[in-house]
Amino acid sequence: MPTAMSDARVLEAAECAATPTLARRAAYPARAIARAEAPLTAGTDQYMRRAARAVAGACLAELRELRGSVAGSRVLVLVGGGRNGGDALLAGALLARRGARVEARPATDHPHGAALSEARAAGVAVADAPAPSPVLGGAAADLIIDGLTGIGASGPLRPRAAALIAPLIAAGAPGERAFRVLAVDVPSGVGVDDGSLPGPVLAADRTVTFTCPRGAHLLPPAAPLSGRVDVVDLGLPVPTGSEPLASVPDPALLAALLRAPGATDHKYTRGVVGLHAGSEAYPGAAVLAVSGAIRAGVGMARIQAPRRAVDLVLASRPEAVPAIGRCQAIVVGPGTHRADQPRAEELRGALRAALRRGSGEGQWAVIDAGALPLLPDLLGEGLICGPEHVLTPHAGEAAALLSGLGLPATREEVEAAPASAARGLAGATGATVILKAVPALIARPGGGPVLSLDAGPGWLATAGSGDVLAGALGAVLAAVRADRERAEGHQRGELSIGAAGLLLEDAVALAAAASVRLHADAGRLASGQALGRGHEGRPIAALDVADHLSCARQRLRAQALPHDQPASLAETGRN
Ligand SMILES: NC(=O)C1=CN([C@@H]2O[C@H](COP(=O)(O)OP(=O)(O)OC[C@H]3O[C@@H](n4cnc5c(N)ncnc54)[C@H](O)[C@@H]3O)[C@@H](O)[C@H]2O)[C@@H](O)CC1
Ligand SMILES: [K+]
Repeated sequence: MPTAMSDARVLEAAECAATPTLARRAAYPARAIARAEAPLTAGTDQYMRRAARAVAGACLAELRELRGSVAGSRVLVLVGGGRNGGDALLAGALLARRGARVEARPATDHPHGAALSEARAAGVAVADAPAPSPVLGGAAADLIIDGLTGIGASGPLRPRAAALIAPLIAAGAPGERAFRVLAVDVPSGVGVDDGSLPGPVLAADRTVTFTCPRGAHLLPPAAPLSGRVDVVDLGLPVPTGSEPLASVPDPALLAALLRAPGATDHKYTRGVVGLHAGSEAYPGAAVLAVSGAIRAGVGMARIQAPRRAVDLVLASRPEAVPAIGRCQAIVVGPGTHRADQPRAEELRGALRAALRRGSGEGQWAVIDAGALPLLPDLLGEGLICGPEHVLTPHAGEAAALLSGLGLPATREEVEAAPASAARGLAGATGATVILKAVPALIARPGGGPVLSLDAGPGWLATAGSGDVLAGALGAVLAAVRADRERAEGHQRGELSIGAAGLLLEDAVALAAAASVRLHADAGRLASGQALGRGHEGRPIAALDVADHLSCARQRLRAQALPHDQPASLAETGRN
């Protein structure tokens, strides 16, 4: 017979139901995570036990994949002084009970007491002296569990912990070494919030984290050291009252932005892009950027370039129109160098026409390569960037641009703190910034979480790959702008197409994210890496990437939800 709940229980149940306990795509600050957990975790180790079960489950999967079985496998647990070490010890205990031979190496004289006792009781051997070798009793370890530090740590690893990982780091990168590494929460020693690398870090094959990602999982340079990241729901609340540091856009949102043309569409409603790309010295870049735009799905690509470059474009892309006229977005700069004065003057003219002179929206534009160094002088003339202008620097270009804007930075400094550089550049210029890093970062001029996007396979590091990205980005921007134009022509609320209902800043940032995603996926498809784990793929040329953009787009579209409309960027943190 159903019993009536007390008012307090009803309230509590309603509150629990309303509080999300998993946010797979948004990284919150460690302090906010700890603050949100504290009321539930104080005085109980039940959440540590849940964490340990998740860690052990991932270890079992890794061991089965590596050796075919768990019994008899050799596991080394690196143990720090906090609950991160507690998670690792309890996971070690669970593995020992499944027949693994487990040894723990504490980096502290005071590991978590209860977890240590339980591990010992389960048969985990605890080595007291630091023994800096991945060798267990003469045989190599199959799996290392890195439980040295988690969200409670700061600064570089202390000497005893650093000594434990030094020989493991020397054994090589993931995939090259004989053992696998599973990091608990984060690879120990990373800057948990900012993704920095203040000292040595043991790169993980896989990381098990809780409730939500941490900045270190999404931000370079630390992000690639996490390997595959599992975000586990422990029943602890997602932080509220604190903005995420970074987020990964939901593929369904990106897919919804790339609507398929309807029967009444024509090339202007699909989007027209004008490319100021290529030069006497680099004519091929024009071909790559135009091919990127066409294969990404633009209605028409116009090209402005020296005769030699235009001839090359028309030889391979006869559909390109060799004149700049009406277009919804332009791409300025691929395959150009500022030292080429006549070409730089042409680009300056295009940028002057695109940048804002007052508060109104400017011409949507990708500002790439040789156009980037022209920006400080143009801004000095009183021209203004808005979110509709997308800068696409790599670290060196970002450093030069920041320095040109009176914010001195070196390439090394940008590489050490790319998220801060991307935010700084967006803030200083007023433009949207795609910083080419691994992962790629997108910063919006109004601030908010940095978007983090997989940059694709290493094979994409090939000449001309950036020109293809610039072209694809121009195509997506043109399509999004065309959708907005079309919606503006209808009564408010009557028509909701693609990105029409989004804030300008969100629409451009999502278009940038969709382009990076298409480029990465095209690289994966072209290189054969799309076949999955274990397929290292094959070398590719930039034109191969352009050729695979349409297939990448088709695959991304397949992820769109039925009748999906892109929501605001605030939605990107949801599951
Ligand atoms: N709050 C909870 O109940 C839960 C916490 N969880 C785990 O607990 C972790 C957080 O635990 P803690 O707050 O105890 O913190 P950590 O275990 O992350 O780190 C604190 C410990 O590391 C040491 N330390 C700090 N900086 C260091 C450095 N640079 N080099 C070496 N050692 C350093 C400190 O002396 C202390 O012993 C999470 O990362 C997660 O793994 C999970 O068990 C889930 C539940
Ligand atoms: K760790």
